[in-house]
Amino acid sequence: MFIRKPPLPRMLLNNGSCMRNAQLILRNINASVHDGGALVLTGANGAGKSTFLRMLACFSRPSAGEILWNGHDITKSGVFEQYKLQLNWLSLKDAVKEKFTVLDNVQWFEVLEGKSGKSKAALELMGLGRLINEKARMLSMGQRKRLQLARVVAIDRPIWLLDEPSVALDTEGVKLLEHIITEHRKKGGIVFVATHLPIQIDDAMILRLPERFPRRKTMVDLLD
Ligand SMILES: Nc1ncnc2c1ncn2[C@@H]1O[C@H](COP(=O)(O)OP(=O)(O)OP(=O)(O)O)[C@@H](O)[C@H]1O
Repeated sequence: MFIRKPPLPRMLLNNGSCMRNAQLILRNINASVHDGGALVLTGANGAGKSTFLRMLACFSRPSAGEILWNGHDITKSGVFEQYKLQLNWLSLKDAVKEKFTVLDNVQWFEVLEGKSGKSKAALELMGLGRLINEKARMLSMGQRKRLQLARVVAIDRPIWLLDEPSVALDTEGVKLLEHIITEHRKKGGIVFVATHLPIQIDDAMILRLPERFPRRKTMVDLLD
C-alpha cells in the first residue's frame, strides 16, 4: 500500500528560544504554519511578540531550537538568501520619507523589489487614492499605517510579518487590514501578526506569550 507523507509545513518553529541582551525572552516555542495559514501572537507588553517576529525575520538568531522554511534551517546561508525574499515586514518604524509623495513612498519599495505598477492600486485599496500626490508629511498616523500596508500589498511577498499592524487604524482601516490578510491567505500566503489589539482573522492559530516579568509577591499577596 502506498502511504502518502503529509506535506511539510511551510514554516516550522521547533523548540525555538531567543535571548536578547543576555536575557531569555522566548523559551521552547513550537508552531507550524502551512500555506494560507495565520498565526496571531498576543501577550502583555514585553512578552516577546516583536522578538518572535524578529527571529522569523532573522534579525535575531534562535539561541536554541530551529526555524525551518520548506524543511530548511532559515539561518543557514544559501537558505537565508532565498528565505528573506519571501518576507514582507511591517514594523512600528514606518520608513516614510516625508518629502516624497505618498505614491513615491510606495513606488520606491516596488522599485527596490524590481517590480512596478501595483502601487497606485494598493494605495486606492487602502483608501489613500485621493492623497497619492500629497507629500507624506501631510499624513495622519492612521494614514501612514495605511501607506505601510499599501507597500505590503504592492510588493506582494508570500510571508507577511506584521508587528502591531492595526495600531492607529480606525474601524474601517482595521476592516481593510483584515480584508487584505484574507485575500493574501486565499492565494496561499502566510501571515504572522503580533498584536495587543483585537483582530478578526478566520481560523488563525493564536499563540499567547506568557508575561516575562511576573510581579514579585508582596507581603499583602501572601496574607491574602
Ligand atoms: N533592543 C533590545 N535589546 C535588548 N532587549 C530588548 C530590546 N528590545 C526589547 N528587549 C527586551 O525584550 C523583551 C521583549 O520585547 P518585545 O519588544 O519583543 O515585546 P513585545 O511583546 O513585542 O512588547 P510590546 O507589546 O510592548 O510591543 C522586553 O521585555 C525587552 O526588555
